[in-house]
Amino acid sequence: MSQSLQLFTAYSRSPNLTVPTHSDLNPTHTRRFPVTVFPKLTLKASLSSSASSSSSDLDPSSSPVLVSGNGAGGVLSAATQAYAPPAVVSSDSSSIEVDSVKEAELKENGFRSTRRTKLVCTIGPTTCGFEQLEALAVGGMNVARINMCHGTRQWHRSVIERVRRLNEEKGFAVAIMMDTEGSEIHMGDLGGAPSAKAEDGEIWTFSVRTFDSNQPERTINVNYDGFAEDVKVGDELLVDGGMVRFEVIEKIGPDVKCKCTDPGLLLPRANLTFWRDGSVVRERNAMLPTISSKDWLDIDFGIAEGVDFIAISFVKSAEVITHLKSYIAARSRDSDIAVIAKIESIDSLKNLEEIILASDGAMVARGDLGAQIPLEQVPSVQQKIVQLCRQLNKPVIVASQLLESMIEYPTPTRAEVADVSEAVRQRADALMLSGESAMGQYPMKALAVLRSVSVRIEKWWREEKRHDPMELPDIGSSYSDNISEEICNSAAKMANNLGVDALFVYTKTGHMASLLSRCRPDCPIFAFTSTTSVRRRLNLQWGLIPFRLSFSDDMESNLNKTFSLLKARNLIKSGDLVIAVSDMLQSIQVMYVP
Ligand SMILES: Nc1ncnc2c1ncn2[C@@H]1O[C@H](COP(=O)(O)OP(=O)(O)O)[C@@H](O)[C@H]1O
Ligand SMILES: C=C(OP(=O)(O)O)C(=O)O
Ligand SMILES: [K+]
Ligand SMILES: [Mg+2]
Repeated sequence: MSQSLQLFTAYSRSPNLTVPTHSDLNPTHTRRFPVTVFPKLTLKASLSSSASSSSSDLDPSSSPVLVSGNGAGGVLSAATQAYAPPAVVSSDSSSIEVDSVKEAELKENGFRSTRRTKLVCTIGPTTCGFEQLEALAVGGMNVARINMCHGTRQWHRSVIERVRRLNEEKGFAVAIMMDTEGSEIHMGDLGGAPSAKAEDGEIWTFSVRTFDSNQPERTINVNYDGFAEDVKVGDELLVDGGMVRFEVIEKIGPDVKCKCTDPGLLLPRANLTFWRDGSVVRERNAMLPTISSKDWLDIDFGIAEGVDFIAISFVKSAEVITHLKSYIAARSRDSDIAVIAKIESIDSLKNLEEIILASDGAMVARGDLGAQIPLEQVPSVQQKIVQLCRQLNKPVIVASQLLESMIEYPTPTRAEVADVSEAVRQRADALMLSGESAMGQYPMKALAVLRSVSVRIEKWWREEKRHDPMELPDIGSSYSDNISEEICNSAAKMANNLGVDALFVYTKTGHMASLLSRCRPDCPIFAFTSTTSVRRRLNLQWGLIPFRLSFSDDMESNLNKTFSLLKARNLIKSGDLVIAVSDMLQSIQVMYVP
């Protein structure tokens, strides 16, 4: 500690002091799996490597952008080479816990090349097994998402159990996000059929009636009772945001006759919107509860299972989030389940700032959003949400169709790579896979693409110093909070100016870690926290490498202990330059590792 330099110490003074439609363009007609299969040209030689080594997976300087291999196995084995034997998982107070994949990445490439953008994978039939989950974790999954629209609670419970077991046995810190169904209007189950083809000019009946086993031909059940009343003859009915289109031609009691105007494949439980005079119709369906009675039961399930995040679909106002948060606080043991607001409706855009302020994070849910606003508005809305979340210090996930074509194909389109790059460039906290990992043919490859594109783009923008500094407003509600913010802003700026190797933050609740993450510094942030649940939650935030470590209020001894533990594991070495902050002692320390 002889080389440590105490720059300043700002003790909290008085805790009582407080400082302060749619246009005429319809959504572009994109086809989704498996409507029409166009042969895809691939430029393997220029874009993917034939045999990827572990270091090329992780080190952007030496790797081609994409990882190739034959199916999941190829990518898994490539990634596994970098993955050290399971970390010693122990609650011994003298030990330190770090994600074993992150540990391998740090050892392999040093601090600078670690990935900052976090990755969320939706778990579905193709990834629910223990081995597939492990492969995803090894491939960089930070958060596993389960979507309560699909599957039974028993199925979801088994996924949660497997992820927990994986964390315990193999030293991962994969967090679990439960996503509610919400009161969207969707089709029924197609009488058990995997899909149904609607041809141009065909007449189909959409009905609020339910059918037991014998569903009449070309008849679709709709889950929303007010459907027949709300639609009008002449309305346009969009399946999945425009994958298939119908025109309403006649209403007969509970049945609505529609003519197919854009043919395509209908998938079970596909989302439905209806449009009139160029905008989405919100009649009584706008009054549907954000959290349905089924959602409340799912939320109880999520609380009982101790999930880390609950994502709420079709949030319309801040009140629903506030209400849910107090419900969780009253019921969950440590009330530490974070609530993520999914921004995917017109109302959520109207009340954006207050919704984000009330939440613990947000998701740009582009799937439904793109069915409710014109598609050409989605990119600017995405950028706005990402920026606002960073200003308000809430983690933000960019979701849906990032690598949609990889549901069927082993390489992404160039346009998809560009879309992923843009989200990384905007420095969203996390990117999410949906169908690509839930039911696609190449879940591991899709994850590998997110990983390699993230690392490459992050490095490129860091080297080019192309990031515009963002004005970060004061967000604290007390003077002490403001001090913490100033410390983090200054520490991050110093870290960039001095080119330090890492920022260290000792944090009980994770707040100081998120304040540092908000600054998006050039170096990674080692976040030390004493609880496993805080550590898992920090896994959603940009640039944070969360460690579990018991620490005291004495920074000197914390630092000494951390240095020796990390040195023993070859994660840092003498001479590395580190800046440390903590939420116990409001100070910034700059020092070389002794
Ligand atoms: N638990 C599950 N069981 C079965 N299929 C699932 C499950 N989760 C996701 N899927 C499949 O993956 C697709 C994409 O997932 P997601 O985007 O989360 O749902 P949605 O398409 O309903 O918005 C779903 O349409 C569904 O086909
Ligand atoms: C992520 C989304 O929500 P879900 O997959 O639950 O429809 C979305 O609509 O983009
Ligand atoms: K959902
Ligand atoms: Mg949605």
